[in-house]
Amino acid sequence: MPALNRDGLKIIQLDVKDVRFPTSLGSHGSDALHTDPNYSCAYVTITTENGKQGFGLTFTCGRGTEIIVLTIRALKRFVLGKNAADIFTDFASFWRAITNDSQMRWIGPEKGVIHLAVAAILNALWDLWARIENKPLWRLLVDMEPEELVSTIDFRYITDVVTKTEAVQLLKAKKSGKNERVKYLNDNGYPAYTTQVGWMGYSDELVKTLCHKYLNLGFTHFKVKVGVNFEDDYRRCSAVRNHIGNDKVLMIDANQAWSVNEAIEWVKKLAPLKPLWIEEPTSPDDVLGHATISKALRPYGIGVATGEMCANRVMFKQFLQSGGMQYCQIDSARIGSVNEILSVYIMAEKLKVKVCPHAGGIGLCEMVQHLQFWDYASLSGTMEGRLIEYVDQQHEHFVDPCIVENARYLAPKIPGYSTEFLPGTLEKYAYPNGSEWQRMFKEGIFPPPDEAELVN
Ligand SMILES: C[C@H](O)[C@@H](O)CC(=O)C(=O)O
Ligand SMILES: [Mg+2]
Repeated sequence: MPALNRDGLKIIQLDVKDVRFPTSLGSHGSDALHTDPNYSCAYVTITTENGKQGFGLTFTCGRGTEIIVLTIRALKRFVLGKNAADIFTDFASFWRAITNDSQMRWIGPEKGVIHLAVAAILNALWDLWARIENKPLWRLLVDMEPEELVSTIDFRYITDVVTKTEAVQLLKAKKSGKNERVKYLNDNGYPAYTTQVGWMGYSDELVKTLCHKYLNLGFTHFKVKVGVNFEDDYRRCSAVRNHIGNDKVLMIDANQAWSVNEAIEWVKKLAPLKPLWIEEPTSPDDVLGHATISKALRPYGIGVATGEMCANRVMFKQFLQSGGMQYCQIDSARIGSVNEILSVYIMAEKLKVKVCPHAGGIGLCEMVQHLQFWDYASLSGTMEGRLIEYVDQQHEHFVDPCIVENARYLAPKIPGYSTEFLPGTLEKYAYPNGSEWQRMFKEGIFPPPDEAELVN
């Protein structure tokens, strides 16, 4: 791609907002451990001197968003006054700088709150870059030369698995056929699965209604939450299996509910219902535990999926190398944005692990579609055994929402990373002063926040 003109691209403002939706009222998004999530995010807007803007977010479950907002404010100094063109020209060095401040790295490094904060800022920068280039993010990535794409990645800690040179070779190997794959994506989109039928707090009646709704919408893959009580799980999963039939695919997600041996025993007893994968059976940090579970469940034809809470590329490296994950669930808002996620895709490609992105959260469907589209066009070149999660919530709040038709994500067409909220959404759902939150406090639907939460 031709070099960016630096004129007007000095970053003069970075705003951050705490935005929350009252999803816990309907148990939407609930699972074994996150029993009452209010789908929320820290929402960043970056503005340049010439008025260009980039929007980025990181997903949260409600309380705690204010801590990420504070952390983003503490990281502003890495962005303000910089020229965006300089950042994009040597993105890997900028990434290293923002993730490795000599004092702040002590509160990470590259994990937890500080990495979520970094993700929101970097997501806004990628959105800005794609808007400046007037392309949807996936096309920005697809149109980059392999060397250029790889120049955005910090390879520190992963060169024992993949070097920069190998990454370039992997991308070059898929150059032929790329235009045809882009056309295929534009014409046919990318397959999706639904999690919307099986949130933990949903009644049996609602699960039945939703199974039929999503079957009618053309879905063939359905994910159900498990992990609180075995008898309930067996009953709910059997019901879903009956509703969807034996020709459709069932996945189950425990959201870290079990210890390793408990996971093995529990899932073996669900094996007659033929789940394709068990997702997050145990602690997201227990690499060898996941490998043990994978080995024990292999004879039952059940794979292990994980990644939505995988802290960074180093943890992914361990999971990918150890046989701890058969389905790699990159998340667009937990690790260090596109830069770090590309490195995970590249390691997964080299180690032959399928990537099926996680999207249960606000804005995640909007973002991960771009990444998986790029992967098909430029890296893996295949959709076999791969799907993008689809969670049917809060899309109406985005300027450029993802569109899923006949169980396929349609190719995003509008410039950017699809991360911009509508102005009315911020007016209503900014926390705690948005008009909807003020109404809900007044009506006693939620208690107002206590002192500690009022950092905004
Ligand atoms: C709290 C979130 O809704 C989580 O349950 C999402 C998830 O695990 C998934 O989509 O997978
Ligand atoms: Mg999950």
